[in-house]
Amino acid sequence: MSTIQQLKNFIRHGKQARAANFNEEPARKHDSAPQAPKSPVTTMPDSEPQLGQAPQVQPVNVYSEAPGDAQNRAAQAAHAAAHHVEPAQQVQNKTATKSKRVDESNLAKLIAEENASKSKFPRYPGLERWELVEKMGDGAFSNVYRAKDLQGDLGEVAIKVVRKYEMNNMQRSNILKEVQIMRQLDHPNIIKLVEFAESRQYYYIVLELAPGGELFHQIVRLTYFSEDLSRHVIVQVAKALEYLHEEKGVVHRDIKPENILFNPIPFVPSKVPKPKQPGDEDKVDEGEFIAGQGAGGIGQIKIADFGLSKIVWDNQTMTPCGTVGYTAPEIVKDERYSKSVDMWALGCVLYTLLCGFPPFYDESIEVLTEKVAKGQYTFLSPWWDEISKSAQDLISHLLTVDPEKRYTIREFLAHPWVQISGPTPMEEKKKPDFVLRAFDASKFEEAGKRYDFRSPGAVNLREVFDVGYAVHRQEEEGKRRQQFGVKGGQGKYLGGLNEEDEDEHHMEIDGQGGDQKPQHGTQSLEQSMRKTNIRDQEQARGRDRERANERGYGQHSAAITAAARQQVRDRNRQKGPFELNLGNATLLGKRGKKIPAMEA
Ligand SMILES: Nc1ncnc2c1ncn2[C@@H]1O[C@H](COP(=O)(O)OP(=O)(O)OP(=O)(O)O)[C@@H](O)[C@H]1O
Repeated sequence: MSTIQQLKNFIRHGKQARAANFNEEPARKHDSAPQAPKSPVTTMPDSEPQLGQAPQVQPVNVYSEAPGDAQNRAAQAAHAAAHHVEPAQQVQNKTATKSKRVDESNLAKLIAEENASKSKFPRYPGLERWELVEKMGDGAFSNVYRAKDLQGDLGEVAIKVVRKYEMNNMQRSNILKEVQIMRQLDHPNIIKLVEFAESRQYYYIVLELAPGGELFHQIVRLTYFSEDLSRHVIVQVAKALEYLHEEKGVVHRDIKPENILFNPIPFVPSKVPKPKQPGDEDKVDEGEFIAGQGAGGIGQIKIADFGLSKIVWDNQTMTPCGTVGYTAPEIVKDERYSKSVDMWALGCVLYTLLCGFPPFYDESIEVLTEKVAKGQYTFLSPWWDEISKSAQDLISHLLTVDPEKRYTIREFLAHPWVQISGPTPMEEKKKPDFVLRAFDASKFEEAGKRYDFRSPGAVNLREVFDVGYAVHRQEEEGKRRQQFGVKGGQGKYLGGLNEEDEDEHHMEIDGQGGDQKPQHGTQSLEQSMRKTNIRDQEQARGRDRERANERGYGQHSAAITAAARQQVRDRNRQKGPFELNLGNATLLGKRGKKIPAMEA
């Protein structure tokens, strides 16, 4: 059996096993997002969180009150586990008799599932207004829940619960900056901030809900998108960037498929399914594209996660942020560099949507770093053969190494490929009628099995984006510093919200408040990669600093590589056993036998 086949089998096996674990999860609803009111900030009274409590062992007589109830079964199970007693022996009713036949391993599985699905949400002080319904995602210091408003008419929201107590001062202040930036934003393609509150141990960021979740999963599901669907998605991301760049003076700096969320729409099956391309065996039908609405169940796009974003100019005074009374050419250039990082990311996302694998990939992070830095990518045959030259032309203007030559958001939006609208109303008329199915969660969850967010291949795509973008951001900042002749720190003229982000003097290490000397090379990379273990990175940073000093300013790719490698290691460790790095097995494997990285 070939290595790729072995990997595929492994992934398939792993996916099945993990999908089975999700079968007991409550089905996701796909309601429309609530209207976000003005964003008050609330500080909750100090009270201890009830996190980490052992599940309560219920008295036996509680069980008979609601036989069959999931929580009750969980309680029975917890009781049984605590007392080494088979719960069926304790309960003299039909359910109990039935459960005698359940073998122990099944019971244990049931317990775990029930506990996971019902008792997993801690009661957070200050969040009483909301009923946590489902965990939708997580970050290094946070969990994101879908929640229902129990007291008002806000409907469903997403609540990001950030564990303050795990964060140092710099990380806390970055969260506050994120909220501060989000508070100023109001655009249909950007997740709105509904409310911000905090207790002693947590920040609560209440957000407009994007019920479809991450675009990332849809790439995994659909393998790649048609040009129409890709355009539908990328233009909305671009509209959000246009608003950020042109109206708000904000750069996002973390545009990637996992930060692009969406509202679902009804799936319209293809009347005439497209013939499968080589390597498309697993491709799911994306359905009919409806202009202005979308396809494949993907409707309105919403960008999220402003954790790395920053303000590059003040939209009140229309001046670069933090400067008073002058706007030197290099400041203008700096602003352009910052925005150009988002444009690079836009190119990476568009490339990935159209073909199903990222433009830059290599199993070796050293080589990946170099490919990103040099802009080495190709439109690989046969995967790109059917994709229009116009789309390729647009991508090549985005994946341009020189940020001054790279397309701006305006140039992007004026490109002919973007200007093409979907099928004209005339063409729409010619199509035979098709049945509009109501949105069906199973389309996204494949007959009740939710797509595994942590499949090795999926993680691999995340890593490629993370490493690629971070490397690129670092390169941009290197160029910027070279341009300004700045030797230490960066962006000192950027004030206000960006101060701490850019200020490397007060980096708290390991929660002990140790000060760091200003460093360049890896530091902004590390800051931009938030999911890092600062203590672990210290060693790498020390080595990187030495190397960077030896080689001189601007030649810091080894330092970037070491930090990027460390970041991937940390990330794998944090995400647990499912996040194995198995190379490009899933996403690239899905597109055929050859691996692009080996050909590029
Ligand atoms: N408004 C939302 N609607 C639906 N899902 C959301 C929303 N916000 C976040 N999520 C889910 O939670 C995940 C994590 O959210 P987010 O990226 O904002 O958190 P984070 O702590 O900043 O994560 P990271 O450390 O990866 O940046 C998202 O990728 C998404 O799956």
